[in-house]
Amino acid sequence: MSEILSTKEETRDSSSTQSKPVLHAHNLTKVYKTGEVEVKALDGVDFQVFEHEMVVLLGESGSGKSTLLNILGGLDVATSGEVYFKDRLISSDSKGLLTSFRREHVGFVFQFYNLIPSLTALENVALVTEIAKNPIKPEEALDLVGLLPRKDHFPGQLSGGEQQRVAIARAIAKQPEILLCDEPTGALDHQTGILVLEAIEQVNRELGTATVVITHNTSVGGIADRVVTLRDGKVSDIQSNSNRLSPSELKW
Ligand SMILES: Nc1ncnc2c1ncn2[C@@H]1O[C@H](COP(=O)(O)OP(=O)(O)OP(=O)(O)O)[C@@H](O)[C@H]1O
Repeated sequence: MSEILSTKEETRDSSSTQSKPVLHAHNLTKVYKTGEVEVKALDGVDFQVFEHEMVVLLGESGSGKSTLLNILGGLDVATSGEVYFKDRLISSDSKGLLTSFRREHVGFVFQFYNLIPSLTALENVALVTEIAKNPIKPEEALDLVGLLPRKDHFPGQLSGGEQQRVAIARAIAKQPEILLCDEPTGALDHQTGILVLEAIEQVNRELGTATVVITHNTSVGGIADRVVTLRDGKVSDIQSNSNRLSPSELKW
């Protein structure tokens, strides 16, 4: 571990008891209406993410994973049901309040990295830290994902996996309480995907950020504290792992 990080180690013990939910969704439904057609994307979902926890969200295409993640992160609103951030009900918040919630408390990582091509890796991360209330240094964020040596490189000079690691650094630099990752390895080959999962795992361990990772790949469930499976808009299964595997131990 780097010297930069070791100073904060004591306050970020990922072995702390996982007792309090950071996010809690109760009886969520989401119905999309397009003309005459209604799609029930979520159908009575209860879902919790606890402090420091790593949750992997599995399910077939169309089972409602992205819909759930977007509602949890305040990018979308449910048709009915409640979402709490800690003790605060956020599901009835105005658009403006949801925007503040996202800005202050949620880091997002998507399948595609959406970095600004004309800015270096460091500048892409600094864009966030300049406006955040309690950020870590952009250098520290890049160090966490193993990319400090590439800080002056532009996205076009980085591989897909490296760009995704910059996107992870950007997402966590403001020290969000929750990191939501929608298919973060979806565009990457196996070996690169492992490196990206290692970066996410490192963030979860070092910063203690409660993390949800959507994937199609059931093997990835091995890195989680809990694996939640959705089917037809409902939670069909929840498994707890007594031991988390490191991403390099995953086989698929
Ligand atoms: N904006 C929308 N308008 C209409 N239907 C939608 C919309 N977004 C999602 N849906 C539908 O809601 C259901 C759940 O979609 P969602 O994207 O949450 O699934 P998913 O599990 O994330 O799928 P994938 O793994 O393919 O990304 C699907 O039937 C989808 O077609």
